[in-house]
Amino acid sequence: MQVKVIDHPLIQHKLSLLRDKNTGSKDFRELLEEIAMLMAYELTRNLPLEETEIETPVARCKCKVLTGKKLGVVPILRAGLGMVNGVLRLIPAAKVGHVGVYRDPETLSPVEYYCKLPTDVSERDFIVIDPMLATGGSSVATIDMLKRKGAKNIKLMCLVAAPEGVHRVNEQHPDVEIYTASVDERLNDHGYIVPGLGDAGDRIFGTK
Ligand SMILES: O=P(O)(O)OC[C@H]1O[C@H](OP(=O)(O)OP(=O)(O)O)[C@H](O)[C@@H]1O
Ligand SMILES: O=c1cc[nH]c(=O)[nH]1
Ligand SMILES: [Mg+2]
Repeated sequence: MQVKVIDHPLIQHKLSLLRDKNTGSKDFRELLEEIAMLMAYELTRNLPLEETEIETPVARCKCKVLTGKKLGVVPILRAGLGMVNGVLRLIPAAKVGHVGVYRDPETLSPVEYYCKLPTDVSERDFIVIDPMLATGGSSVATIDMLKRKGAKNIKLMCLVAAPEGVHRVNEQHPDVEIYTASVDERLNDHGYIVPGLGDAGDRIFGTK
């Protein structure tokens, strides 16, 4: 199983609060955004740097700055929207694409309904974001879409993953690195992650 678990204490603490069924939508949204920002810190660890010369008030010195690699963030609607602002706080110049995919509650298969990406897809590295990686169907469908449009370098960031979803993404897209705050036990008979945190979209937006 190829997956990077980001087990920073701040993330683990906030994730526990998110899991709690008594946490309401307002707190849920705030915590999710905070975790997304902390996870983005880890995901961007290997961004390329170049040297430049800067004059401080004291002396000239060689310093490092980002090379300006083009990045794209792609939330999977709806629940992925809850992580966008946290990621953008760290990489504000990233372009945002939107992919609409929902999971058919009976078949658990992904149903695609929207796709709007930056025009220069083939020149960007992408981070696909969704709090939940359950069967993996929605993530695989989104990565398929991005690759069809020319994306070559994609990372997947999800808050909670099921082993089933990790295996599926590994199998269908072995080049895509998965980052998560937790690999949970399993899926239940309805395709929900156990223990998970319930339906992420409903908890973010207060729907049922
Ligand atoms: O790995 P999978 O088995 O595909 O399940 C995960 C998907 O299910 C949820 O979306 P949902 O279908 O509930 O749509 P929503 O975000 O609009 O509520 C979640 O946000 C993921 O996108
Ligand atoms: O546990 C799950 C599985 C799929 N989608 C969710 O929102 N939660
Ligand atoms: Mg949902």
